[in-house]
Amino acid sequence: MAKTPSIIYTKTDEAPALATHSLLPIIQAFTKSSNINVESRDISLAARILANFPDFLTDEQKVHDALAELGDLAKRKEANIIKLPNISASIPQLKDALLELQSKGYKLPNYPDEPKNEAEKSIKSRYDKIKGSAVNPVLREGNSDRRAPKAVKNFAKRHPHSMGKWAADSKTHVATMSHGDFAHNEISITLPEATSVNIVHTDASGNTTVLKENLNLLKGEIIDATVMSKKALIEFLKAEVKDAKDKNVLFSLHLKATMMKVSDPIIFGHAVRVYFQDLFKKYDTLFDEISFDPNNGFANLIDKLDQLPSEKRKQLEKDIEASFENAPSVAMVNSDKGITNLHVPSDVIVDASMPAMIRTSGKMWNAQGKLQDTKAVIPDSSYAGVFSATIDFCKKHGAFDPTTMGTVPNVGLMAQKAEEYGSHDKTFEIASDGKVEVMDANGEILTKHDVEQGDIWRMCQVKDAPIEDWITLAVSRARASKIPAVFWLDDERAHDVELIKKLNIYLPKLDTSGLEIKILSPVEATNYTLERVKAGLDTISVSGNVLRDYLTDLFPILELGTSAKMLSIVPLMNGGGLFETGAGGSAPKHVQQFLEENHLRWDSLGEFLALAMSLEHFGNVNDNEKAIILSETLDAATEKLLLDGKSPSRVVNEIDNRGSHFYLAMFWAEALANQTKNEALKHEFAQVFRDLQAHEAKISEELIVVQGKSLNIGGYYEPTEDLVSQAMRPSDTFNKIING
Ligand SMILES: NC(=O)C1=CN([C@@H]2O[C@H](COP(=O)(O)OP(=O)(O)OC[C@H]3O[C@@H](n4cnc5c(N)ncnc54)[C@H](OP(=O)(O)O)[C@@H]3O)[C@@H](O)[C@H]2O)C=CC1
Ligand SMILES: O=C(O)CCC(=O)C(=O)O
Ligand SMILES: [Mg+2]
Repeated sequence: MAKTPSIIYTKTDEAPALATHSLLPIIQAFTKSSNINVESRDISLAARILANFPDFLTDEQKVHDALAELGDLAKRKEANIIKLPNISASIPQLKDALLELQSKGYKLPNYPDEPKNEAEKSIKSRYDKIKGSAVNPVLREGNSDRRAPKAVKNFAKRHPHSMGKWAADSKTHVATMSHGDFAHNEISITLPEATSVNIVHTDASGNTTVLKENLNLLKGEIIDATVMSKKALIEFLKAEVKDAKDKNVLFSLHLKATMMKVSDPIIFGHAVRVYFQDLFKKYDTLFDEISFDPNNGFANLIDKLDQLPSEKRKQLEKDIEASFENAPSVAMVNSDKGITNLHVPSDVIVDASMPAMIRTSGKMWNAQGKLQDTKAVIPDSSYAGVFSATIDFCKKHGAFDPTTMGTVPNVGLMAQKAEEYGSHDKTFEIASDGKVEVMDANGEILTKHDVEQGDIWRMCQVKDAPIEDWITLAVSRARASKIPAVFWLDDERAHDVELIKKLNIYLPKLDTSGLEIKILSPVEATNYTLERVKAGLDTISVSGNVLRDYLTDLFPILELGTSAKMLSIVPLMNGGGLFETGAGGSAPKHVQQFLEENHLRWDSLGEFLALAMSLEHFGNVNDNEKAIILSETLDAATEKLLLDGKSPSRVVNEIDNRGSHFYLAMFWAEALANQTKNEALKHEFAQVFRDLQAHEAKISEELIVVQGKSLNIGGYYEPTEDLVSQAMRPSDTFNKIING
């Protein structure tokens, strides 16, 4: 257990985990003399798998369940956690990780796709808890405050990233459902009293199945129930595939199969079936025999080709080619390797994929490695209009200009598994025609939906206390930043109507004098905000959980080029602090480049910003003056790093992640040496600064010469600690100063 007082720095996956091997030793060295205990906890995908299967491991192999520990800590006031992005694993990623761990001697069971007995069912359900977005919802015991710090925004205005031009006649557009989807079938209620509910399916002959039992709900909690019709979805997908072909645009699909880990892989599977409809017609039985599961993507079929006798395989490969010919061109994830948008459900994730496309003139990559206009398919229409309106805006006004555009901070309703992002344990693929009802303890029916076999039914919750906290946070951000705040709520959507009622209760209790606060539907809010953005004006978006996710990639990617540069604070409802680093993901592409040419282009700016906030919080809570000074000087160092152009370059043989950490350390030491509030820190770091400065050229050289060669770190999901550490700390000169 953590000794208090501590800051917990999470060890995660992929690029951020690599960066941690270089940055954490620096952080620990800088905080050591200030009575700050910076400890790490391993919540990587590999560690989470191992922690959940102790019964399959030897005593030496067992690992502590750090996520459970941190989940518990997040509910206590002493929490001070720095959370780096982690893998939210799709099934293919989970299986890959398993394979790697098994090859390293961990006797873990395979993932049972179709469990045949109780034991396999239990194993599957244990893996399913690790799958998808399984970390963030556990730690997020607070709402979300994400924004671009002033220094970062000003820097972006002076040094704009590239921005693709937009043509008025671009054929790019969003396609979304007009009926039968989650948005159109939503029923929402606020509970007048605490209760416990069952979710019950009744088939056409009156047989009932309890899908979920004894779900306890609090007074004032909002619940939504809704359903996506399989028939309507397939009909929609067929029409859009055809339309993409007719219009000669790429077919691209944008989902959130990680967070929405039950519903979205199913929707993804339907898209794979429809896109490759010729193949499915011809090979239906064979696909069953080889257990090809389209919900895991088209790559699942490619992986299984080896199992086939060579004649059959050849024929199938030919038919696959023909199938691509007949279908519209599909957007590519990697055109060199032939990986399409439909290969793996977690390769294209809507929050980042749509903004990246909008930044690139509304185009995606085609099979020839060229940019092409695209049909962006976002089946559920709840939030698709936001992207659609943004695209229309770009067609009309051209691309945004990062040198002049305003900024859009976000206050997001997120705490305690709010809304859709907490729905996966209440999401079901319906077994047979009938109805699904939510029934309370008295047998009263709260919601009822007629359903058909294959429909996706789901229920969401959001508790009253997080809603009040969110409204309060929005008002305090509006006041602190003197920026108008817009609640992105639609008075024609069932769930939002209930939220607006709450807003009408809680907002009048707060001091809003002099503040500009509006309620607009997501599409109106988009248009309103974009007009202001274009005019250089700032606007806070106050949104639910899904839009929090979407908007905190959309605006940062347009404004700053990446969401890695965002400050992402989660003030925990019980007084602690969770400091997320950036608003983006774990950038698997960066690891690939690192392994090929020993250059890590991951930018740790998000980590620097989060650490400064964490130190400030630590200082205030523990009455530790040095922590506050460390925080202030770190911010100064970060700003200098930006201005001096010491951020990682994207190309080999130039400064990378490690070099940027060196400069951060040097500028941090310099700022500490120059401050006058604390003599001891001044004295200590004056020496460190002198040492670093004296060896600047040598250290930079040592960090560059290693680049350009491929390297092996002993694994992807569980690389060898020593190998990564050596790779990420290749400068003896720098290490000696830091270790000293
Ligand atoms: N908070 C969390 O834990 C989150 C986790 N994820 C997980 O991350 C993985 C990848 O998700 P994906 O949607 O591709 O999003 P990413 O944000 O990882 O990647 C999108 C692109 O953003 C750029 N980028 C992101 N972070 C940085 C950084 N620190 N420095 C420089 N560039 C950066 C890179 O662009 P370029 O290479 O063009 O420079 C990158 O290829 C998935 O497993 C997903 O589940 C995703 C979002 C949040
Ligand atoms: O937890 C995840 O899977 C992704 C989180 C995310 O995208 C975000 O919070 O912005
Ligand atoms: Mg996101």
